[in-house]
Amino acid sequence: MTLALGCIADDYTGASDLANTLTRCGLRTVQTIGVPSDDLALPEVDAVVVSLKSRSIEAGLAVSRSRAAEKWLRDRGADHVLFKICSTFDSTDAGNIGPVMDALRADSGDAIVLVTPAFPETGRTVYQGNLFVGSVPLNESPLKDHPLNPMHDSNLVRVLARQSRTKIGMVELAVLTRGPDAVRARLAELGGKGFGAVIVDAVFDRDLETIGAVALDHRLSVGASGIGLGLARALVASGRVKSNAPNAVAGAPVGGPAACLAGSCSQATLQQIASAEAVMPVLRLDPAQVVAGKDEVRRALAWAGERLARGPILIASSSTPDQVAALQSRHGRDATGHAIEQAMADIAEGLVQSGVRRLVVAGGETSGAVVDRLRIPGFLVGEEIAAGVPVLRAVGAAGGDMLLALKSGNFGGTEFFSDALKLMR
Ligand SMILES: Nc1ncnc2c1ncn2[C@@H]1O[C@H](COP(=O)(O)OP(=O)(O)O)[C@@H](O)[C@H]1O
Ligand SMILES: O=C(O)[C@@H](O)C(=O)COP(=O)(O)O
Repeated sequence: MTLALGCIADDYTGASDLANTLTRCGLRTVQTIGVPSDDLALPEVDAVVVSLKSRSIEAGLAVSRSRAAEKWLRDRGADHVLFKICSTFDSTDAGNIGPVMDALRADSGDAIVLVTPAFPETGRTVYQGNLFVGSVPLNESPLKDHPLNPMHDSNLVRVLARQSRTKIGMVELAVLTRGPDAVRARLAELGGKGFGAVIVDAVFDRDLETIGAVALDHRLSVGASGIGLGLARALVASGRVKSNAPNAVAGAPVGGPAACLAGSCSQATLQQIASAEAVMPVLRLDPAQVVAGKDEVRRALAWAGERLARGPILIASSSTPDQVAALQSRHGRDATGHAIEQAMADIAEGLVQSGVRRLVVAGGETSGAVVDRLRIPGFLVGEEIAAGVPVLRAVGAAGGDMLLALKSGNFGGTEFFSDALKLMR
């Protein structure tokens, strides 16, 4: 297998978002969980997205895992590697975008790296180096209340400069609109002045196409699904990849009981849970009891056991920003997040033991904990449920055929859970 594009995603929902975009642009793509073992049979593909759970771990560990993934991808012929980060630049001053970028840049030998989280289809745009979520700057968006990485600065040049050892510059929209050669000239100028990375503005998909064409001159880029779209379209336009991906894998129906788990506390997910209450039984866990080590998992599985045969169910730990802050002040941010993630993984494991084969999970870290617990080594990309969220078909899973949807907390319309289940047959 010779890869046209190698990708390292810092969480599992982000990886499926990117795999979805690449597939839709015509690249045959597979998502793996971690660096695949030698015995995982992968189909012939143009791109592999290696999913890591490295967004909110210690920076040194994120660097070593990302470098191992990079080596695996380069060994399989990937000339270009995309480090997939969140379209809302989820990170803290301790990392992990800057440290991973610095290490991959050193490995790749690139003088300068293009960085953009823009993903216009989901309302993420970058102008003058500032990230907008819909119509508001990042620091005024719901991301200011994220349980693990609250975002308080929309100026990404500043945000990345606090995390990276290199000088961070900017390529503004006015340069981008003059086309690839104008961008190349600006990069040469900035590279000459010692800048090692640039935040690139992008508002429309055509800006991402320009970025993709230029990024292919380099060995590394950093960004969200939007830059994935730019790279994929550039690979097809340059003839390096024949656009031969089927629109999505279909496969035999899986059937059986279906369940949804929500660990995201994003505004979008809170609304989706409220809407789901009209169409399926919803159990709201008591997060304080979970963190205190009380047996919420057993309660949840008993509740589910009484209902699963009659139709889909939803179990949620999600609460409002005030409630999240109150719990974190008692137990600490990381311990709270970890305890709830592990409880969700316990519940997922119990549900699968009870026969669930169709599982929707809301939340990136939550999805990571669940997929790790279910020991699923990889996914093929199926139909798109909402922008950035495909149906996934597990490959190589010990438990046999299974469909999942891993939803970024912020993605999807109000009816997301029922929309997903309609496509997961
Ligand atoms: N009620 C709650 N209080 C505090 N933290 C919570 C609660 N419910 C879930 N969490 C934690 O919040 C984090 C949500 O992150 P994640 O799953 O990545 O969602 P998103 O996709 O919205 O970023 C996880 O660590 C999860 O365990
Ligand atoms: O780029 C994005 O916004 C998503 O692909 C993503 O990374 C999701 O992260 P979570 O919101 O933590 O699920």
